[in-house]
Amino acid sequence: MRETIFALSSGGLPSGVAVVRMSGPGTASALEDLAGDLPAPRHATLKTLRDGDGVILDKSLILFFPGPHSFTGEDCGELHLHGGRAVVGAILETLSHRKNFRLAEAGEFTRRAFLNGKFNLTEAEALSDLISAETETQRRFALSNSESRHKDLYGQWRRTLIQTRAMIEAELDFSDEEDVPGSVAEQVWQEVEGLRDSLKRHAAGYRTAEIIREGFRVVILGAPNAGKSSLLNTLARREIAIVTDEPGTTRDVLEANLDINGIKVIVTDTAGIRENPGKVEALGIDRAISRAREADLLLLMEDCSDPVPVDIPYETRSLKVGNKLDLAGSSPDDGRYDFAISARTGEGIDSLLQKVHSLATAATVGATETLPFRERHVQLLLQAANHVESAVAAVDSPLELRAEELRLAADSLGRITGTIDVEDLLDTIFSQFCIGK
Ligand SMILES: Nc1nc2c(ncn2[C@@H]2O[C@H](COP(=O)(O)OP(=O)(O)OP(=O)(O)O)[C@@H](O)[C@H]2O)c(=O)[nH]1
Ligand SMILES: [K+]
Ligand SMILES: [Mg+2]
Repeated sequence: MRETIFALSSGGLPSGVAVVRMSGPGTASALEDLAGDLPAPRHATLKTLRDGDGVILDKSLILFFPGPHSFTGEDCGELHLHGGRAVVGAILETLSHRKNFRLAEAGEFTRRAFLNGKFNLTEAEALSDLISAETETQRRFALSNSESRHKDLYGQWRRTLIQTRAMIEAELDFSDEEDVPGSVAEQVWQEVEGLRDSLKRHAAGYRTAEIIREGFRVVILGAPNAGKSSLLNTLARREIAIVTDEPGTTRDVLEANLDINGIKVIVTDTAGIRENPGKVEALGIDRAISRAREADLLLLMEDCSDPVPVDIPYETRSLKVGNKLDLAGSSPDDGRYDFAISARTGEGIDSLLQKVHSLATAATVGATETLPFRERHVQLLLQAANHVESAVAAVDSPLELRAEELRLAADSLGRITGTIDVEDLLDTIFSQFCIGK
C-alpha cells in the first residue's frame, strides 16, 4: 500500500500559524480520527484535534482535499495549527504512529504531483525556484517558468523532429519508385539545420537565467588599502569585512548579496593584489584572480589620493573606481576613473550603484523569453543539438541512421519537461526542494 506522507509545510517555529500537510490514502481516516469527523471537501473547518487517547492536541482549522483534485492528485489534508514547537511536535508525533504514515522527504509532495501529471518537470523546478526567490526579478522569472512555456517550445521542436523522421521514413518506403521528389528531402534538411541553430541559441540563454537565479556577480579588485572592504561594507550596510589601515587585511573572498531594485547582485571583496605577498595573502590573491574570471563586472579600485594601479589580465567588463575622494581634495583627473567615490562618506556610491543596476538589468533583459534555467536543461538541449548535427552532417550515411539521430534528439528534448522517461533523474531533481514542498 502506498504510504501517506506528512510534513510541516510552513516555515520555522514558533509562528502565528503552522501548516502541517499530508498526502496519501490514509489522509481521510487520519483527519477523521484527529477531528472526530471528516470536514466537507475544501471547506476550512474549525475542529478540536485529539490523539488516540482523546487528549487534546490543538484547536485548528482543517482542510480535506480529496484526490484527484488536490495538489498531489492524491487525498490531501492540511492542519492549520497554532505555530508552537510543542503543538507541531505533538501533531507530528501522533501522525507518525499511524500505520503507513511517515515524514515526507524533501520535495516529495511535488514529486507525487509530478508523477500524477499535475505539472511537468520544468514547472516543478520553477515552483522550487519560486520558493527560493528573494528578489522581484527572481519571483517573476520563476512564475513565468511555472507556466507551460518550456513544454510548448520543446513540444513544437519535438513535433518538427518527429515529422521530419516521418518524411524520411516515407521516402525510404518509396525509395524503389522512380519519381521520389528529392527536393522534399532538401527542404527538410534545411529546416532541421535551422532547428539545430535554434537549439544552440536557446541553450546560450542559460547565462541570463543563471544571472537571474544566482545573481549578477560583481568583484572588487585592487591594491591593498584601496578601500575594497570598506566599499563592500558600505554596500551591504553592515560590517561584513574587517577594515584596518594595514595593507593585506583581507586574505579571503567575502561576499554580500544585495537586492538592487529587484535584481540579485553578489558583491565580492577580495585580497589586495600586490607583489611579494605573504604566504596566506598569496593564496588570497589567487582566489581573487579566479573570482575575477567568473565575474560579470569588475570594479577596479584605487585609492585616488595615492593610486597604485594593479595590472592583471582579464576580459570581463570592468569599471575603474577611484576611492577616498574625501582625501583627494578635488575630483581626480578627468577620465582616469569611471566613478570617483568615498566609501567613508558615501559620496558617489549612489551613482555607482545605479550603473551596476543598469548593467545587471541589461544582463537580465532576456528574462521575458523562454530560457533554460537549470544546468540539466542545457545539457539535454546540447545533446539534442548534437544529435541533430549528426543527422545533418551524415550526408553519406543511410537515411535510417539519420532518422535515428533525429529520434534521439526528440527524446533529449522530451526529457527536459519529463515527457520521456526521467525516473533516474527524479531523486536528484526533487531532493533539491525543501521539506514539506
Ligand atoms: N578617508 C578615507 N579612508 C578610507 C576610505 N575607504 C577606506 N578607507 C580607509 O582605508 C584603509 C583601508 O581600507 P580597507 O577597506 O581595509 O581597504 P582594502 O582595500 O580592503 O585593503 P586590503 O584588504 O588590505 O587589501 C582603512 O583605514 C579605511 O578606513 C575612504 O573613502 N576615505
Ligand atoms: K586594509
Ligand atoms: Mg580588505
